[in-house]
Amino acid sequence: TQSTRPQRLLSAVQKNATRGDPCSVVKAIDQFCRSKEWAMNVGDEKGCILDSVVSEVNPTTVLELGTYCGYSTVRIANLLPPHAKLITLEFNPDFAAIARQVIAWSGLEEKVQLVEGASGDLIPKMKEDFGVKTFDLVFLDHWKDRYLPDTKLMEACGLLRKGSILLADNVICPGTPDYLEYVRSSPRYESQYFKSHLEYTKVEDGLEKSVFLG
Ligand SMILES: O=C(NCCc1nnc(-c2ccc3[nH]cnc3c2)[nH]1)c1cc(-c2ccc(F)cc2)cc(O)c1O
Ligand SMILES: [Mg+2]
Repeated sequence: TQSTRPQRLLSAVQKNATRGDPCSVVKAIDQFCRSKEWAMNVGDEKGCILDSVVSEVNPTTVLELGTYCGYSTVRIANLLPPHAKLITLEFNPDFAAIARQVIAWSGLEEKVQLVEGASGDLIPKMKEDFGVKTFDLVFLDHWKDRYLPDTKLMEACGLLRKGSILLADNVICPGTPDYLEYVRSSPRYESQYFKSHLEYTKVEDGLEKSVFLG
């Protein structure tokens, strides 16, 4: 049977990256996506912006929406202080299975909890089932039409506190117009656009960083 792109990406990690070395896992995926097959990881260019935001926030509790193969999961987890936790939600079981192996290869499984399921179902369970109070940082990188409803859901569930940071991928390509309009016009958010490019291409894309004001 034919392999899938996530399976080929995992093979490239297992072949080219050193077990327990997160940076080599990130490099191996970027090299695979630049030289062999494009894949929808946040990538190296936007990844540097992600790294700088994570380092600045220095979060204790992070939520990632949309794990895919675990590329941004590894980038974020690699920068977390000891005892910090990253919860990442993935809807697609095939993506989740690959991501678990990529995260394990990087040696960061202690810092990461990958949960399979729909964000709309899981977000309301964060407090009770996952012992979360509020999130210091949320990285939105899942279905683009879920960014806005899930942000409103996080507000409603009391998962955001004054100063919580939302960082959203793909606000230009594929685009999240309703989400952008919301965080840029709402008095409850202070937003900033980081212009970049769609991973591994010259197409414009960017990250939107929004501070929840409470
Ligand atoms: O669709 C994307 N990302 C989403 C995958 C995903 N992976 N997991 C989910 C999920 C969806 C519900 C969920 N509910 C709970 N977890 C969930 C996870 N969605 C995506 C697409 C592109 C892209 C750009 C240009 C093109 F020509 C084609 C494609 C670029 C990107 O950077 C992306 O992130
Ligand atoms: Mg993305």
